[in-house]
Amino acid sequence: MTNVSFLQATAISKIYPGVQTAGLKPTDLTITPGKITAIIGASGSGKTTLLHMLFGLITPDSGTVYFKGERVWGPEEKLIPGHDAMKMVTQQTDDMNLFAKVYDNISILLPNTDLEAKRNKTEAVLQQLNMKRIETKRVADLSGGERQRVAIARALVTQPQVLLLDEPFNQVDTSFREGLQQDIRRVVRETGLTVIMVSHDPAEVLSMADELIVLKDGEILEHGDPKSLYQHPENLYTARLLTNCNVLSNAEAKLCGISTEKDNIVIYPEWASTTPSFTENHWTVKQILFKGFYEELVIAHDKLTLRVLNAHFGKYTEGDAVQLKVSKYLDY
Ligand SMILES: Nc1ncnc2c1ncn2[C@@H]1O[C@H](COP(=O)(O)OP(=O)(O)OP(=O)(O)O)[C@@H](O)[C@H]1O
Repeated sequence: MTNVSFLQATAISKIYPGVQTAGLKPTDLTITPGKITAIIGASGSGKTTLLHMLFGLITPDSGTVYFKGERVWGPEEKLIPGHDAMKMVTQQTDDMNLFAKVYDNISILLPNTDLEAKRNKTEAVLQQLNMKRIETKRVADLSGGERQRVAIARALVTQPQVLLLDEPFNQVDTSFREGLQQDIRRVVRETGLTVIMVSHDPAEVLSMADELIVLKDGEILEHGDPKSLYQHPENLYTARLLTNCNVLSNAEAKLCGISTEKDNIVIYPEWASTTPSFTENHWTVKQILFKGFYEELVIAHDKLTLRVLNAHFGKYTEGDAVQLKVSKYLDY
């Protein structure tokens, strides 16, 4: 018996009319079922194009998308675009009835043929996403974050096998965002749902995703688990996407006591530390940025500026002289 992949793309590509560069160059991809895969990349790198092709919202110019061995139809071939086993949630809240209750906005998507099943499924999704508290509220009276929760509940109530999220948390404030992310992770663990998400937020993809796909100029540059990609990105581009890192030229690296044959080195703020300095040749603390449970120091030496993590609050004041110690760096 042959092994049929869950969701697979073979050599899919897209060139938009009137555009010189490809929206997506020929790309092969296999999505792991029951996991969260995040697609990251700079603006215009092809994230939405890839997501829409996997869903069947865009027909690839070449190549094919298969869901469980069957071709995913494009919009020209299907009355209602998008694969039936998949649901997509975007930044814009979908076509909910603002003046109906949350409960009714969710249950309306289920058929009336079995009212008990309809009730049970609606209740289940309300529980899963911690929405019992707001089930009787009108959507018009909800906050933006709560509305996004309803949009996700509406997507999940029909029990899709794949949930596609296109930057769904962008308009949602941090506290709501984290709660929603945790709830989606729990649903994935408990139900085996597969999630494919597009995000600009490194903190979000690192904490939510099981797999990361890094897109650059319409091509997959790297694909792996978040920890490995964060610790050992093969490309400078990936390091820059995942963290607000220090990028130094070869000559600047020498100022940090690092010599390399490569053009650039990357030092993450947490790979550098400081101690008070009593020597002539020192760095100077230019700024202390309070980040909540840690501080980031901006230190300077000649014309070079570095951001360095500092876990000891109040250790320095601006203008202090410090020695720099770099425990790890990457070179490219
Ligand atoms: N309908 C369209 N017509 C013409 N060009 C398009 C169209 N949609 C996307 N593109 C182009 O294709 C490329 C990839 O776009 P896409 O929206 O997939 O990127 P993205 O990574 O999702 O970007 P962003 O993060 O800004 O949303 C970009 O150069 C974009 O300008």
